[in-house]
Amino acid sequence: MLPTTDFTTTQAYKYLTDHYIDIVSKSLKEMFDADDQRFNKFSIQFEDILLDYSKNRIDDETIALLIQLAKECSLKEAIDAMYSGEKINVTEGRPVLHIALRNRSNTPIYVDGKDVMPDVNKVLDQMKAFSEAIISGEWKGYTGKAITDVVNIGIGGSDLGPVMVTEALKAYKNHLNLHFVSNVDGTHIVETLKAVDPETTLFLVASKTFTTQETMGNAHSARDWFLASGATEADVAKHFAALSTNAAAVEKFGIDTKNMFEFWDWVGGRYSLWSAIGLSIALSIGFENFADLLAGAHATDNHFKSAEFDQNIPVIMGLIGIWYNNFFEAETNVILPYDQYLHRFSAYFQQGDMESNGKHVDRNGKDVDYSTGPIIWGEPGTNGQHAFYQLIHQGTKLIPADFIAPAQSHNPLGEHHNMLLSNFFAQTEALMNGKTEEVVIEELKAAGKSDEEIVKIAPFKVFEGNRPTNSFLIKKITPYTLGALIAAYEHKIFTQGIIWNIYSFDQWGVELGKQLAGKILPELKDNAEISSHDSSTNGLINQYKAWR
Ligand SMILES: O=P(O)(O)OC[C@H]1O[C@@H](O)[C@H](O)[C@@H](O)[C@@H]1O
Repeated sequence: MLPTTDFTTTQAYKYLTDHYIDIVSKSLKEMFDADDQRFNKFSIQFEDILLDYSKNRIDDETIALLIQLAKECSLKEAIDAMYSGEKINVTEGRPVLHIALRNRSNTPIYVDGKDVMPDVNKVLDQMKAFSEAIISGEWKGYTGKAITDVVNIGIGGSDLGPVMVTEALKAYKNHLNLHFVSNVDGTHIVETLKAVDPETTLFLVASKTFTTQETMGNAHSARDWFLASGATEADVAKHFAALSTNAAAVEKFGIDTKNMFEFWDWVGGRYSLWSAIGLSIALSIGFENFADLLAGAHATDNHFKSAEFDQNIPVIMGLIGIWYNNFFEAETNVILPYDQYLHRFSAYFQQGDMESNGKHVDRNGKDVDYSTGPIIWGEPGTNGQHAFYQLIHQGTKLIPADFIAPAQSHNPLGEHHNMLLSNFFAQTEALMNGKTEEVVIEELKAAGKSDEEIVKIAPFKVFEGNRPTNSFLIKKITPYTLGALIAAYEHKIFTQGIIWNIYSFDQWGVELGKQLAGKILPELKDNAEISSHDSSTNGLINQYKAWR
């Protein structure tokens, strides 16, 4: 059972409310000037990941009170409940066990009295054998040629994780060309199919439920295209595999269940890249690297479970996020990877975080009267610097930012990596310190500006600073460190969900739109005028019919 404490009724929350008044008037610069141990105190190194959280608007008391908050909200008990296979996804009646998928130490994890590890390992073995046969060319297509291209057809969690990880680990990629089709817009599948040859293409139909409209639509179109090339129904087995929990639906679609890679309802869609949904990752970088990704995540799982809260990266990330979300009333959290390979990292955690914690009903079934999950956004630096950083530096909103960078580049080209990292370091420093009016005036004087010009221009050049950042410095982005980093973000989401007293592992909020689309689709079949909706929806549908 998960606790159901309203965190705003805790002692720690009351203390934090008073403490906030004290902290809000302090500047980060002052706090650094006053304490030369700040970096040592507020940074955690876990294996090859360093989290520096010292550039946050916190002091010793803040951290102590946030940890007290976590304790009063029984975070430790909640972690234990997840790891022991309790059905903590209450509204769907399921355990939450993505940790079992990467449980490389193989300690038993029981669901309804049955250890899930033998089944997990069986599917991993199946993925290993299959990926090795495809990569080596031993597996042949229907005309006897080896596979050259893999098309993953999936959406949401059955797309974003594999896309993000295959991009992040491109340096480890083999000769196979990976393609991802997610959007039901015909453009996505049509443009993808233009680039591949039916004789040498493997389609992975990735869907936990195997009922998702977009994925099924795209999978049927892919199969039609494949059959139109002269292949027969019997050839489908050589070119289509299914990654799913729903064997009956896979069979009905016509995919041989021998080519089905199973996972289980205790794996949430947005936590599924570690499951059979990761087959495209294993194909792209080889099974051993996929296993390293799992091992990295497993290391973080152990860290999250056993490290003291003040040394626990996901716990600290979660608590600092709550500090800004609920006391500073920050609405968003930007994720800024200084690594081109991580260019889909923020997009991945938009689903991971917002689908998990975008909830307004608490675990007692009551509306909350506090803010829950933040809006997650971001792009790789330094691109963001030339686009939206203006608002982060000088806008009216407080935007807590996560900076992520590798110390070693996979592409050490001249001064590129130093240039990249100089921006990473400079931005967090600039956001913290800002630039005072006195410095601006001095600079303008030195540039030979007249007093009149200085008065006119100076206010626009001032930076308030005091803008908080976390910095993740990672030795190198490898399958192992990436796995560890992703798992840290996953457990941050868990930590926050527990404290906000919400259920993080369901996603009922995505259903209404699907339901209504199902009602509207038949209305679009002919050109009859529609009057069954509100005037806006009727007007749009009727204009669509007039124009199409
Ligand atoms: O893997 P499936 O069943 O096709 O689902 C894909 C996505 O479908 C969405 O509707 C869900 O909100 C996501 O959580 C999920 O990842």
